Amino acid sequence: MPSHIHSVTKVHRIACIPGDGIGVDITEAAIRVLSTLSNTLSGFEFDFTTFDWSSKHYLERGWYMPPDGLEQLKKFDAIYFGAVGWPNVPDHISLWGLILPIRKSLNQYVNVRPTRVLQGTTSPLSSCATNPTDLDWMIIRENSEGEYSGQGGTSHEDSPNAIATEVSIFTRVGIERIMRFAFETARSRPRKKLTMVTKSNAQRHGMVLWDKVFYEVAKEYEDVETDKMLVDAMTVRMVLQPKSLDTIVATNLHADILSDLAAALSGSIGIAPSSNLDPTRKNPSMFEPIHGSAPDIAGEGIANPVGAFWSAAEMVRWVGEQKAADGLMKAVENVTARGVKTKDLGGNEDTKGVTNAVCAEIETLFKAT
Ligand SMILES: NC(=O)c1ccc[n+]([C@@H]2O[C@H](COP(=O)([O-])OP(=O)(O)OC[C@H]3O[C@@H](n4cnc5c(N)ncnc54)[C@H](O)[C@@H]3O)[C@@H](O)[C@H]2O)c1
Ligand SMILES: O=C(O)C[C@@H](O)C(=O)O
Ligand SMILES: [K+]
Ligand SMILES: [Mn+2]
Repeated sequence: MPSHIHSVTKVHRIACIPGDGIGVDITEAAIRVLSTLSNTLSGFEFDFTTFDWSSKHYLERGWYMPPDGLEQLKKFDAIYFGAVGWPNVPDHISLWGLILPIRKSLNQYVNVRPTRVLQGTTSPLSSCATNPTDLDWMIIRENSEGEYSGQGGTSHEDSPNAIATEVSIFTRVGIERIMRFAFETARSRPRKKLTMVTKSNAQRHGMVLWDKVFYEVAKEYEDVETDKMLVDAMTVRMVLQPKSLDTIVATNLHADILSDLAAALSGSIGIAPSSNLDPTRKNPSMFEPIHGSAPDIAGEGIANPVGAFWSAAEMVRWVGEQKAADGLMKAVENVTARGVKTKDLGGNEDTKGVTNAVCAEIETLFKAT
């Protein structure tokens, strides 16, 4: 090759926050898989910086993130997150000390949570066990306000007259932008179908505005078929008529709950990914499996890393490496298809075994091309 011609290697700077419990195991597994991907394919590299922000360090230092933590994160192209939360710190302290301020301050107002039944895995739903493609959903979670607004307070705390408020805030701006993202997502998928989840029968203010804005935005997307579900009935429909759903938009709390159900219906919470997106791209977006730190299995080396790999693939896609993202997902699914799975999916491999298999599969896939 003449000396003046050389291929340009794009460097993607990734901030990694493993956090607590199995968050540490699965982040390590994701970094290994991503490194294998960049070593096997040419044209890009990952430059990982790991931040030791965890519950253990919170107990020692009194903070999850240093005062300039968010400013530090803003310098990266993307953030990879494991999980936060440990039994020795109240869960509201850990969530509000780390993950929620990142989602909110970096304007990650969308949380995308896809669910489908991967090859070689089995849904507990009998219909999907026969026809796995019956369950193929894209849950769009509002990620900045609603029930997670953080508004409220406690008075007379330790007295019989204690009162506490937890105020849900719904803004027209907040609703409109999530609805628009949901309609764009629905439009980009073959079925062009969007189901809006609400509770506007009992919750007569915020949820009524939510519904109203949904129907306003719908007018701009006449090619997208729409319907509306009350959240309680939605759980029934997800279980009994999975095929009737495609893209789903729901509030911060409703989508949090529905996405764990969706994950279980697809086989395990251990496979489900999420992307916390700032669609304006002014701030880095953050990628994490939807599960938590799983204290009940932490330290055993048995956490399913598939949700972490799928989240990593979404990150790779977000930074512009489509081919690598598709290849990573193909590798993951080839591995599950061969029955190389952790216990939660009915297999007998551990985290390391699945990770090794995915790394080997990446090499096989791309060395062959
Ligand atoms: N975004 C986050 O960081 C996040 C998400 C959820 C929960 N949490 C926190 O995590 C802690 C534990 O929460 P939880 O127990 O309600 O939920 P969890 O998701 O940690 O665990 C629920 C159950 O699923 C199992 N599980 C989860 N991930 C798995 C995996 N990859 N492989 C195999 N099994 C897996 C666990 O063993 C457990 O039985 C709490 O402190 C909670 O606040 C954090
Ligand atoms: O409620 C949250 O957002 C924390 C966790 O349950 C999650 O799904 O990320
Ligand atoms: K997580
Ligand atoms: Mn959750």
